[in-house]
Amino acid sequence: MGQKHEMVGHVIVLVSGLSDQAFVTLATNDMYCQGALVLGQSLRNHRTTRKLVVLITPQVSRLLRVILSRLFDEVIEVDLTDSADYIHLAFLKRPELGVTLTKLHCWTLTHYSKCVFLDADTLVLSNVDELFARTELSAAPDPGWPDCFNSGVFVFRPSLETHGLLLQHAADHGSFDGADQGLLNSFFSSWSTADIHKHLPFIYNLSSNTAYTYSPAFKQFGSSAKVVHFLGSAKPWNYKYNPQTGSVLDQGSGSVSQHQTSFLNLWWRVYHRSILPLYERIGHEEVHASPGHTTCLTGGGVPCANSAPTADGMCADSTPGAREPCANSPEGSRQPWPAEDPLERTMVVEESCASPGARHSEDMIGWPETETSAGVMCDPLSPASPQFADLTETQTSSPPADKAEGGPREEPLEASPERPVDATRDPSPPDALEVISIEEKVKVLSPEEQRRKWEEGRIDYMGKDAFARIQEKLDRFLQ
Ligand SMILES: O=c1ccn([C@@H]2O[C@H](COP(=O)(O)OP(=O)(O)O[C@H]3O[C@H](CO)[C@@H](O)[C@H](O)[C@H]3O)[C@@H](O)[C@H]2O)c(=O)[nH]1
Ligand SMILES: [Mn+2]
Repeated sequence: MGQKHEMVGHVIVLVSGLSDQAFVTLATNDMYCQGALVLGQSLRNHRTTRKLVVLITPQVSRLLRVILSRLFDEVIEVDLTDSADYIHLAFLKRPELGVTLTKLHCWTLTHYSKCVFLDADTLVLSNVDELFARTELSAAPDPGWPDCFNSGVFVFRPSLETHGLLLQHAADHGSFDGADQGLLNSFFSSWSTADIHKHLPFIYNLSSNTAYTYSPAFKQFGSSAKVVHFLGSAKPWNYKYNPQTGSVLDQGSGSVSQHQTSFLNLWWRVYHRSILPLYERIGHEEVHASPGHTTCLTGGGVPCANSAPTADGMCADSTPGAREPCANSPEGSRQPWPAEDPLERTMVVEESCASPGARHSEDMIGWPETETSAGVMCDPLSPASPQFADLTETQTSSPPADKAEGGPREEPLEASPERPVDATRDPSPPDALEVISIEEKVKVLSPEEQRRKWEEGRIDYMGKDAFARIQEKLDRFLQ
């Protein structure tokens, strides 16, 4: 009996332990939201038992807030102007610290006892809940300078005190790389020497292009990779994807390695199968919403039926970042996750793969793959090895249906960062000629709106207002 009590007590502790831990990511604009969505979906696909939190900034559109709320337990708006004055001043003098300071907001999530931060450009390949056994600050070595950790994946303990110290450090010392990684490395400066348990294995933060520089190691260890990180300037959402071939467009430009292409394909498959349908579902709901029914977000991601959203799309009756689900939300309007989530669909269709051991494509990067009538990628060879078994082989390229039909597929496999996002396009199964690119249709601002944002200090330093973009415009003008 005593044992039973102990057991019950143990279960209670265990359950509460899970709910006060979270995976956290950040998206300051609609582009990075695409990455956050795929990341969130990949965590769901691998059945994480922890909460999912996404930090956003005011630039994120209302549509993306709604979509994020379908996948994440909390969509929390953070605003740099909330920072203490001295930080704000430092920030104004060094605009590049903007995104850096935003990432630091994760330390303010003190309703969680422990969190794992994942960059929005990471993709989870298997369950990584075991990371919560680690302590602050655990991270994997940076591939460029292994005495530094990469700040795309790290375990941390939310604490307002630590947050304050980090901001103070930013104000006093800035960052040696102008961003969060330099700052965090100089703040947690003993990482490289003090405690080997804080060194996460590289498989928890595998750069998508590392195989390029150390192929034998990739061949040896790549099959156990758990998190892939698309670090660098070319992000998955900058590519175009052909759903017929299940591949990003590759016209042999040679700038992207075989391994990288496979990771990109995997990211896009998750996007195509699970994220685009969310856009469609939300578009459908908007169309069918009864007059007067406004969908807006609370921090808990539940629509509130009876209140109008504020300008930023949040419920008027909830403060941005509020943790509580909206009280006036009717039961029936709860978000479909998890009951109608694509994950469930994938589990059903998975069974329809005829070959024994067939796996869903989102869980693997092997090839060759064939598409079944149920629309699921099955691996006819069903190799016993994990998802990367074949990454070092030559990829079997599917017949380029687009080319066969003389399609307009002559673009090289190159990122087009400035290409606007068109994630609202028709997500229904595309025909053979259709290639998907994410375009920023949802975010086309009028010149007046852009000017207003500038004047309010809401500048997208890493996005459309980045120096490189402005320079491009100047160059175009001068030409
Ligand atoms: O405009 C931006 C830029 C970045 N982020 C967020 O910040 C993260 C880091 O930016 P990212 O473009 O992913 O940087 P990396 O290419 O990964 O470059 C490295 O350098 C960055 C700056 O130090 C670190 O944050 C990264 O973890 C590190 O991998 C992103 O994943 C997002 O979560 C945004 O939300 N909006
Ligand atoms: Mn990154």
